[in-house]
Amino acid sequence: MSQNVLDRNGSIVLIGMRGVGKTTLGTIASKALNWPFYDSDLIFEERQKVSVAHFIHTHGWDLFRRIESDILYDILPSNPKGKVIACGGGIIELERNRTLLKKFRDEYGYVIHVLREKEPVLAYLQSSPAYPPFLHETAIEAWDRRATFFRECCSYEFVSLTVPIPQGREGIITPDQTLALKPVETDFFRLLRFIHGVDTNKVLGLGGPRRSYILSLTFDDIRKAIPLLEDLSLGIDVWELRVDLLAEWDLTFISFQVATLRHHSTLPILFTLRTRGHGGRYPDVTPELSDSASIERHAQLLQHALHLGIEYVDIQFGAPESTMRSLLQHKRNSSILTSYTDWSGKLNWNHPQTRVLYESMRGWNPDLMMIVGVAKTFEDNMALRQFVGDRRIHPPLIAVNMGPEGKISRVLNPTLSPLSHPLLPRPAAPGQVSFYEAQTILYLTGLLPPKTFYLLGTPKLRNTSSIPTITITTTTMSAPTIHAINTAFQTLGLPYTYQKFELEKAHENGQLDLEDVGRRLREQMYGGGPHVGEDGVGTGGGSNTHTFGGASSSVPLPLQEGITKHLGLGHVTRHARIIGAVDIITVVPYTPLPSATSATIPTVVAGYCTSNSNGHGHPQTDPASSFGGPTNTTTTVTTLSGDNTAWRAIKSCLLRSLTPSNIITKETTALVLVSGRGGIKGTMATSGSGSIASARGAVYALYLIGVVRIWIWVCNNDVKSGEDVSRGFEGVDGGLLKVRVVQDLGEILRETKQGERDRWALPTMIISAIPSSSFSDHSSGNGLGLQLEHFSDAGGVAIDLDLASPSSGHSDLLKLAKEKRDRGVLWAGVEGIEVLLEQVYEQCRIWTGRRAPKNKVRKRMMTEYEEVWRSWRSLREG
Ligand SMILES: Nc1ncnc2c1ncn2[C@@H]1O[C@H](COP(=O)(O)OP(=O)(O)O)[C@@H](O)[C@H]1O
Ligand SMILES: O=C(O)C1=C[C@@H](OP(=O)(O)O)[C@@H](O)[C@H](O)C1
Repeated sequence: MSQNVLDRNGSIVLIGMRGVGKTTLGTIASKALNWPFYDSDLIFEERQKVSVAHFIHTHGWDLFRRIESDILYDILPSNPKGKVIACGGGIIELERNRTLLKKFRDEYGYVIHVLREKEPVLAYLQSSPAYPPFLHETAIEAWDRRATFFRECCSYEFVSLTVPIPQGREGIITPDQTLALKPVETDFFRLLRFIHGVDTNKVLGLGGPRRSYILSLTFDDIRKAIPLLEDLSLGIDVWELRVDLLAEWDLTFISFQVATLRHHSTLPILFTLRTRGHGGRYPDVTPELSDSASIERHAQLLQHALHLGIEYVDIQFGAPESTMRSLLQHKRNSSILTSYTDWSGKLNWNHPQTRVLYESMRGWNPDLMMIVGVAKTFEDNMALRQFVGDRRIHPPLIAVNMGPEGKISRVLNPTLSPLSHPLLPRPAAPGQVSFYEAQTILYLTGLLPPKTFYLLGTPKLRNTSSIPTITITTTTMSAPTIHAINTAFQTLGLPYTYQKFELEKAHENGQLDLEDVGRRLREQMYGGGPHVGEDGVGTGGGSNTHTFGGASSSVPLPLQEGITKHLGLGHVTRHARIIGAVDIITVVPYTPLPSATSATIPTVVAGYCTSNSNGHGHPQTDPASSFGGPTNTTTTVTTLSGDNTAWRAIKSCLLRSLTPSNIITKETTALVLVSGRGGIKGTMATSGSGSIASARGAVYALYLIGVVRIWIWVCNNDVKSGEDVSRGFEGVDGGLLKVRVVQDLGEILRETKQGERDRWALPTMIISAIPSSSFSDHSSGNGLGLQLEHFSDAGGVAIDLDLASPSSGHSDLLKLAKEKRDRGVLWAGVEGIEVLLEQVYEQCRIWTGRRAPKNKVRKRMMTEYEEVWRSWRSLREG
């Protein structure tokens, strides 16, 4: 690796053993990036007009290698950009090829070594007739011998963990086989996004007011941690992988450990190789005492972290300078943390020497720093806080004390505080506390103020219809969401509560009386008006300032109905402004943003760069999320910020369900079904503006994942509502985004059948914001006219935003998707409850600044919904 900043367009070259999955990954990457794919074996076969195996059988290995090398020299130098290139497994056998690969790597950067578990690959090779036998050695021998060559030539390493792929007929790839590869795609895209800098999966705002935490995985084998990961991840931001504690320090073993952890968790990783002198298990490495082989080995292990695209790499201060320099020089998108752990107890936070130590560590220009001392008295913690002062910001400084007396320093340290967890085999350092304990101490010492959040609901709606609709969700749906969010708060150890916000008045149609809501909200926030200015900015100090945390509404509140003014929103996020609806309100510090009035849609690239679902990153410009977490600073100026969670939930569900075969391109189309203002005759679907806002959320989510051709269809030919859905979206991105309102669903079939040049294809994504009951209640036999013919033969995703019971069989959309799947076309169906769950996770993230404890939240939500669905059933049955 020679350059620290790479051109994102540099071609991706895949190398690795036979059968590990280079062609598979290459095909996936080429589709996602929309780059041509070259496979050296295929080029060979095209040129020689015979299979590789047959050629080797007749002409021998030497001639094959010579021609293969010529192909490499043909394609590599002439395609430095915008291509995905897979090389034959034996390409690294010739030195001249290795030289070329290394040169390419040094100039353009992306040579990825692909690995997979030995056993399944060897079994595959044995069963496949396509491979010629190795010369003078077994496949295992070749495997081991070549590993060094691959590593010598690569800049990155990717482990494609084996997933079970259902058997299919020779030469035919079935939908289920494609779906099986989804986890492989997810893992590979994570690496690609990282190395391209599209999403480096970093914790944002380190050194700022939001508290962040790190958990050391002290296992000797990460596989043991897998069943515990959900519980262990509670409240934390980064996994520390203690490589020194692993059973082996073999590079391949480490690669698989990292891949396994990533396969099960999206959290970023800190790669730490603690030496004995610093409290770890790895032999000490010092420039004076270690031999050159040990120094090199140590450097190689750290370099390996960079090859794996690890987010944070720890290097101990005092490591050989050459190792420090090389790591910092080649870090690219990895962040380097320099650390100093003093086990001797000599470090004195008051002593000038500690300042000298700090300055010399900082002199290396690391991205993060960590200094760990030992507390003998409580005062040592005071000294530590005083030492940290303003030093905590540039670069962010982690400073803690070990030992029982040092516990409090871990609670008070705001940046990536190292925690423990009762489920760990052992704490990584003495005196570590758990996340739950840390929150409790913060609460008891007044540093984590209790908060109350409200669910905006109308007074009891007398619903006599037997059909559940979106409108009545406001009341009937509140209980499960309230329980689910409270479960999240309790699990996270946060002193927060979420409760119903009963209003005195509602409009006749059951809609919220916004003026009333706004008045009551401000009462909660500031103890009644005097502190609130016209602009919605309050100066704090009101009697309830410390308890009001925010509010949410299960029906999106359209911005155009005076909501900003009535609710006193001092800020509305860019997403909510574009969609034109708010469904969550948060108290945020007031920071006027220059972009506060100009809503612009960010540009996106289709495919791989769109999935940031880790849930711990917070856009800096988005106060609702960046300040959502508990802080220890009392803010004097606060305001209410409105945001929208529905689109994020839809986006997550879409990305989760898309398979490698329906990668999004500029040709991808989607269909959004809306009930509109008029509702649907014969049903209770008078969801009005709420349905339009949901549909706008869907359009926005589609657009952000790269879909630029979107059809809108509104019930009853309600063109006006259709225009409300599409308004402002057409022509975005230099005219790239096209939203077309169709009058009847037949139009889509006619359009896609016509042989015009730029015709739209059938949708691979269909999202319905229509109460599902209305599909079948509609007078025409086939509900709204949606047919199997509307579903693309390329497969896709259908999402029904309605919350009918999955077992009630109400949703025609999902029934059709299933029927299509039964016919061998891979259509995934997503129930409304799944979208709602994602929305609840998002709500939790915005209000707490933490990822929701998903398993517990889901369990609670489902239990509550079973109750709701049961009551609906009994209502229907009479
Ligand atoms: N992660 C994986 N899990 C399971 N099977 C895989 C995985 N990656 C690839 N395969 C399968 O292994 C076989 C070889 O993959 P291929 O991409 O042709 O390897 P290569 O190009 O490296 O020789 C194919 O049948 C492919 O479906
Ligand atoms: O290992 C090898 O020497 C070979 C690997 C094959 O490529 P894949 O790794 O793409 O299967 C192909 O070039 C040929 O059969 C020789």
